[in-house]
Amino acid sequence: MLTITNYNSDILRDISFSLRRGRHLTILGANGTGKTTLAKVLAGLIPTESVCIEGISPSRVYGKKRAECINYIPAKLEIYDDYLLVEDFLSLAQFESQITTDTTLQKLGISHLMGKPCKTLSSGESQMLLIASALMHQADFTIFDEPTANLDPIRMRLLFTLLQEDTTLKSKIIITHNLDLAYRLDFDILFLHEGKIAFEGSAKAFFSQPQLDTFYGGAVKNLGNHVVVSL
Ligand SMILES: Nc1ncnc2c1ncn2[C@@H]1O[C@H](COP(=O)(O)OP(=O)(O)OP(=O)(O)O)[C@@H](O)[C@H]1O
Repeated sequence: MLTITNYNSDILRDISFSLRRGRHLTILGANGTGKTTLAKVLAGLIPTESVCIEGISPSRVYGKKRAECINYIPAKLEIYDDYLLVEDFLSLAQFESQITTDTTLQKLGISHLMGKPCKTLSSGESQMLLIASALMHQADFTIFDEPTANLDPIRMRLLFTLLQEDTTLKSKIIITHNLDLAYRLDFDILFLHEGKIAFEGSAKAFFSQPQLDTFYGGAVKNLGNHVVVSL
């Protein structure tokens, strides 16, 4: 179980919720409303006593212990080493899982990236590499921050299937602006507004047209099978 209780800061206000191991969550909200900040708080990158994961406070433990309980996958890959190869990066992520680099790269259709320095990857390739690292790491809770931001439609569909069907990652938390992805994943929704939780509940309830109108002022339409931005 992951819980955050009465967390307050300059950016986030009165944040409390819990997520059972094995359950998944999508975090939505406007630009600058605090989603990434919340992810960093949950992952222990911003220290607090308000977060507890399976009895452990992530900001109080380091190395293996923290890595076992939570993994934050940022929106962008930041590598400062010119020579670090794709397979080297993944071997750092492998941690204790039995999954091999080859299998993971194959699963994501990016075996051709093997042997390339991470610094030379395109934005979409970097994003796929980050996703591969999460699959190899296998923390109890994995937070994906904007995992589809740079993906082409084919890779976006691949990632959707993976997020929906993958059972190797115990609990997934997805931060996204892609409302159709959130709708189709059907995970519970946490909607942040100005640093506060404005909605917590099922995707079905969140994506009802009246609720969408409340949060997006007519900019988002539920077409039944899909949710689209009305341009
Ligand atoms: N290190 C920091 N110091 C000061 N302010 C910060 C810092 N990091 C983020 N902020 C501010 O906190 C607010 C929330 O930022 P955050 O990145 O969490 O938003 P977000 O919901 O993830 O936004 P987006 O959807 O645009 O990625 C923003 O106003 C941002 O400018």
